[in-house]
Amino acid sequence: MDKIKIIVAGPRGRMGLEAVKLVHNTENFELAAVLDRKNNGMNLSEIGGFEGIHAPVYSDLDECFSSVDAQVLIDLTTPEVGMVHAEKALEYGIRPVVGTTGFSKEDLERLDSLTAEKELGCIIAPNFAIGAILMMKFSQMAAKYFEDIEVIEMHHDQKLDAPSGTAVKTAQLISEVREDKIQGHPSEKETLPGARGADMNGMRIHSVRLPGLVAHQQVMFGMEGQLLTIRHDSFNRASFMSGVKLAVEEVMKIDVLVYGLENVIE
Ligand SMILES: NC(=O)c1ccc[n+]([C@@H]2O[C@H](COP(=O)([O-])OP(=O)(O)OC[C@H]3O[C@@H](n4cnc5c(N)ncnc54)[C@H](O)[C@@H]3O)[C@@H](O)[C@H]2O)c1
Ligand SMILES: O=C(O)C1=N[C@H](C(=O)O)CCC1
Repeated sequence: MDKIKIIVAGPRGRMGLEAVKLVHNTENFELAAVLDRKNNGMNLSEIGGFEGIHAPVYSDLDECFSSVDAQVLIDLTTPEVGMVHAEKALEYGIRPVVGTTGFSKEDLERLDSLTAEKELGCIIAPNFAIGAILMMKFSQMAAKYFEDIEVIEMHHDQKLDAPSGTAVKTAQLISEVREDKIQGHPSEKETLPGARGADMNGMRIHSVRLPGLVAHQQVMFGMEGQLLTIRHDSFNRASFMSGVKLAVEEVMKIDVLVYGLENVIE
């Protein structure tokens, strides 16, 4: 079987480093190149931490996509950069697997029409951890029975976007089965702005940022006399890698945009 040739964008980041190792260590994957905003023209193996992992380093998108023979781009950068990378990859016939979070509704619509036009797969996965996907699915199941819901997402303090992509996706999945409902007391007032968190169709989303955390979320469902809590914790970035591998394999089989790995796992 031919190897899947992959470009990783953001290789020196916390997730990018793990993704480079995953691609390097996976039998049917080949690291074709990396996109890094520094180190243009070097070989990855010359950069500290990547000894023995050979791939050309590019800083210019067009130069990278036009000169490298690749089928998949794994993007783990920032929301603004990730969107530019995904669009450009599709234009060059490369299938994006995007773990970068913070994409807007308009970004997703744009990628939806671009994948349709190019007839190429694209996967946007706010969370690659299988446990987190199950947490989202279980939350959607529970929301059929509990209409009062508060999402508490907790991440490391270097995270740029809030709420997390996972929290937004969770609230979207819940909204598919829950009637909009204003929660709490109808006359409640915040004496400190933000105390009740973000409002999505009446559900509340709270973002915690603390050093030491990786990625955690608990969804709390309240009803008279009872509380159901569904929680997932990622303790390291390796927890995301089986999902990245799955997404790369799946993106080769599809010709549409898939938003969320829950649409890929059985
Ligand atoms: N989907 C998931 O399961 C999942 C898991 C963890 C993190 N994330 C998301 O992945 C993204 C990266 O997270 P992280 O913790 O690795 O962040 P990070 O800050 O450690 O890494 C981001 C990297 O992107 C690089 N970068 C920025 N602009 C670039 C450009 N123009 N070209 C190439 N590289 C560029 C930076 O140099 C940095 O190394 C974030 O959006 C985060 O929310 C998603
Ligand atoms: O570290 C991050 O940043 C993460 N972001 C994802 C999100 O925004 O949901 C989830 C995993 C970690």
